[in-house]
Amino acid sequence: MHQKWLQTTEVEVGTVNSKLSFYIETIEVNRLSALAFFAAGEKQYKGQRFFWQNREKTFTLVGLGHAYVIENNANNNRFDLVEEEWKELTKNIVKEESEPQPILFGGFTFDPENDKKDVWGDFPQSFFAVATFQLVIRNDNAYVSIHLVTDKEDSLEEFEALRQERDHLIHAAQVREVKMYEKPAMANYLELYKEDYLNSINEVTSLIKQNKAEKVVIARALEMAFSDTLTSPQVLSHVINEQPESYLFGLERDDLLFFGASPERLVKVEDGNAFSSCVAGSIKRGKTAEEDKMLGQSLLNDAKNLGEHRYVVEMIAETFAKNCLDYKVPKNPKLLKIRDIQHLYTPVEGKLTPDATILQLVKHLHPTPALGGVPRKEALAVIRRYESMNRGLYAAPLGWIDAEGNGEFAVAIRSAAQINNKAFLYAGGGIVADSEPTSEYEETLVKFRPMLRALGGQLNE
Ligand SMILES: C=C(O[C@@H]1C=C(C(=O)O)C=C[C@H]1O)C(=O)O
Ligand SMILES: [Mg+2]
Repeated sequence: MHQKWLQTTEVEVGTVNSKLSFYIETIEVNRLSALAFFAAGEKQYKGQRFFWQNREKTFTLVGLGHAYVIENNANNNRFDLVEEEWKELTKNIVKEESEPQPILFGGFTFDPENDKKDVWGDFPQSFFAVATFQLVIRNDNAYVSIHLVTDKEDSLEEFEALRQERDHLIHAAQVREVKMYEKPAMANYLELYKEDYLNSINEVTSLIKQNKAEKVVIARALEMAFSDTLTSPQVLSHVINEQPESYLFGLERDDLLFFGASPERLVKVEDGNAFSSCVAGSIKRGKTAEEDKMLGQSLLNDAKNLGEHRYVVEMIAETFAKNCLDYKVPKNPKLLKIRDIQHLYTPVEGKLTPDATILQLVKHLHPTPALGGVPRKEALAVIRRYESMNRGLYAAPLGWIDAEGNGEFAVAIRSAAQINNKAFLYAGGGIVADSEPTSEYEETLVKFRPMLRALGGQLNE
């Protein structure tokens, strides 16, 4: 264990309205398994943990316990409120060279105007936390930070207790055998509102033909039941092992675990540069290399899928045009191949204007036509009317920001919400004028596969 530092900053946080001190101490540790660190918090911090890994596997983040929570149920200004509170909380933090910063992790729900409870209960429309114990693995270095946000004058004793707790957690994560978790034992699964879903595709295509909207993404849910209660490390272990080419995430709040493996970046900001990705248009993987290539080629030339894709590129490019000094969009999509599916993919990048921030980009980008539709407002109204569920965090922005303005949000698809011995899996697809119910239905079956497999289920296809 190497460097140590302790920092006190006095801040006044708007909603709390009291003077808070933010104490931080970061140490470098020998490399450890991020999942083992997550699992070390099973007793004490269950319900207050998160896990995140980027697609490139160059950045892994684990949080145990809540040092500070930023949440709200606002609608239009929820992004601004989170941004303001985070700025206030971190405004006096002094950056230490090469050390990880305190990170705020969480997500914004897909649609604050959907009032169905479903599995989401009272889940807030914005839910973010700074962890009490934050593990960051960047390239080959691992750091553990303690965060304490308090209004108490004298916190030395409390901080000392946290140091001991940190050392226990690190020890547990380092000495524990790398555990092989069993696959959950699925008792049953149910395709929820399957008929309603199939009908809705017909209804939505006819709305589109009447020019009420151009594209609308319609999703559905699958309910799985298990004979035993699942644990978050168990679920995450299978997601991590089986989907290495995606963003991997897990977010606990009380009894709920929201998790998944998404191929889709909403936005990343690094040193004033912004990156987004247009991912829309899908086809399955082939059984052989030849078939796979053939399917990929037909996707690249398919008018319906190119149509679905083009709406996304146009909208993301427009948003970059407004927020960037300059930006680049390739002319034609490429293929993004992941384990179960191939997509049309167009990366977008740009140099942000001085006043553009990652949360402002999230606010303007969400939902892109990859998960909402065109025009946005009409599409959201159609989704609210035809989907028999609340998406919660499915298809929503999930990710992190630091105090320097850097961060990354994925679009939380290929995801599921688990509570006790039930899990709800989500999948959808972009509906355009020439969509057909059966092929859209089949596309959702392919999109369910990653989480279904991680949870020990199999579809009878
Ligand atoms: C809606 C989902 O995925 C989105 C829809 C796609 C499509 O319709 O082709 C492709 C990728 C995603 O933008 C999902 O995975 O649930
Ligand atoms: Mg599609």
